[in-house]
Amino acid sequence: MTNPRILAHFQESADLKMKAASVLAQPIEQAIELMFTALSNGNKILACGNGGSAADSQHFAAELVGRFERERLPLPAMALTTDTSILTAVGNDYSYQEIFSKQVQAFGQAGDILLAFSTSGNSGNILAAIEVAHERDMRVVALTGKGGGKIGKILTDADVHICVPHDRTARIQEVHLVSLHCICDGIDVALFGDDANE
Ligand SMILES: O=C(CO)[C@@H](O)[C@H](O)[C@H](O)[C@H](O)COP(=O)(O)O
Ligand SMILES: [Zn+2]
Repeated sequence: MTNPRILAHFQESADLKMKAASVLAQPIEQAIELMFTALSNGNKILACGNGGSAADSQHFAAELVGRFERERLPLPAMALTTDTSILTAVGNDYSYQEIFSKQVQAFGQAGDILLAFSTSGNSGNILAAIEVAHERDMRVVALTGKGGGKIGKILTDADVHICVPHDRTARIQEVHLVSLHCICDGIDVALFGDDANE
């Protein structure tokens, strides 16, 4: 007999993914177009998030600098969640709220993309990073949930908002991950076409 709690996790995750597929297909396509255009123009992607979303930021950067499923040259993506000296110095000397926005200020250029993760849509350091990205004429692709929170209110029409229709952090993250893989696949299709071989 399958453990009912384990079964419930898989069932809820599967059900949400199929519901989210129809709701999120369009913003995911918009994110692919935005990122492919930016990369084609020589711009880069900066990614940030907290906790599990920090891992997602690093996961995405690794698949662009390395590869997703097809061989290609490295693409410029960077997670702002990895340099412990920057994170601890800025967190200690200024505030945890500024650990990503200071890096966006330092590294972000006009035309770059900020990939911002927050399942609640309310994490202060993500909101601060988005505000600095806008000041630097960057575009934002935000992955949220729980209705989008405060992030949903500060995004512009030039940004993309992938908001998972659920209130449970773990389930939202699981849909963020499949959305990231859709984006990686979409960028490779834009580069090589639909039937490129490895
Ligand atoms: O991965 C999980 C929960 O599944 C946690 O580590 C989660 O990422 C953390 O609680 C984050 O601090 C939540 O922040 P946010 O997604 O609301 O911006
Ligand atoms: Zn998690």
